[in-house]
Amino acid sequence: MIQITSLSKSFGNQVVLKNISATFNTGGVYGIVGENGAGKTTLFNCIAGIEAHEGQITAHHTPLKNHLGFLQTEPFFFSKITGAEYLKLLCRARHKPVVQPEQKNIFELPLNQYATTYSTGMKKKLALMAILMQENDYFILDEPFNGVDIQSNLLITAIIQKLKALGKTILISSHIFSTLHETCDEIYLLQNGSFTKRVLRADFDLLEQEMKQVFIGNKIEQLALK
Ligand SMILES: Nc1ncnc2c1ncn2[C@@H]1O[C@H](COP(=O)(O)OP(=O)(O)OP(=O)(O)O)[C@@H](O)[C@H]1O
Repeated sequence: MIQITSLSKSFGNQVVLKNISATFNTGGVYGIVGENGAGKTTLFNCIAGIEAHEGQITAHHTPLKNHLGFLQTEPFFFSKITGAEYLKLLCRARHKPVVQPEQKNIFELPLNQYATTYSTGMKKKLALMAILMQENDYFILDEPFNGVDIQSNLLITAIIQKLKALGKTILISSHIFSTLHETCDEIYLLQNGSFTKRVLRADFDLLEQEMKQVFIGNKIEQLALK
């Protein structure tokens, strides 16, 4: 369980998160949606302890950062480290047993190559593998479906469903509604620095309809395509 209480974050004069409170339960999968620049990554960085902030973030397992697997939008890799070395390094950092990465290479990555030479999608899959091998209790997946191929999208969806069954707490941001539909128990809408909507699974279709009305509206007519 992750509990957020009165979380606020500003960059200079720009207030990005305003007094956010939420509870993310054990075994729950939570989608965070919002337009570009709404503050999703900032929220995740605060939870991961990367950004200083006002308010409190507590978790059942402490310190949270030692039990959290954070898949960032653009994972960073040191140069001259192969995929296999990266996976071993991250397992050792958490004092987890280092199994042979090749045995778990479900994304069929070239583990003997330097991670910096990987494509964008391959980097994302390697970073995901690492946080899975760490056996974390909490997962933050910032746009996990972006930039990866269809096969991997199917696999990532199945991985999230398995993590949920194992009782992990998972936060996901995505701009692709269908992927959230398949994986999430609840969706939070982040707007103007606050959660303006919390929608349960039974109402996802309604949310999609509402969002279409608000965001598409009469913009296609306005475009006057010919
Ligand atoms: N380090 C920073 N310094 C200054 N401003 C920042 C910093 N990080 C984020 N911001 C600003 O905070 C706002 C929220 O950014 P954030 O990356 O959290 O949005 P997001 O919802 O993740 O967007 P996207 O969907 O495009 O990934 C933006 O206006 C961004 O410019």
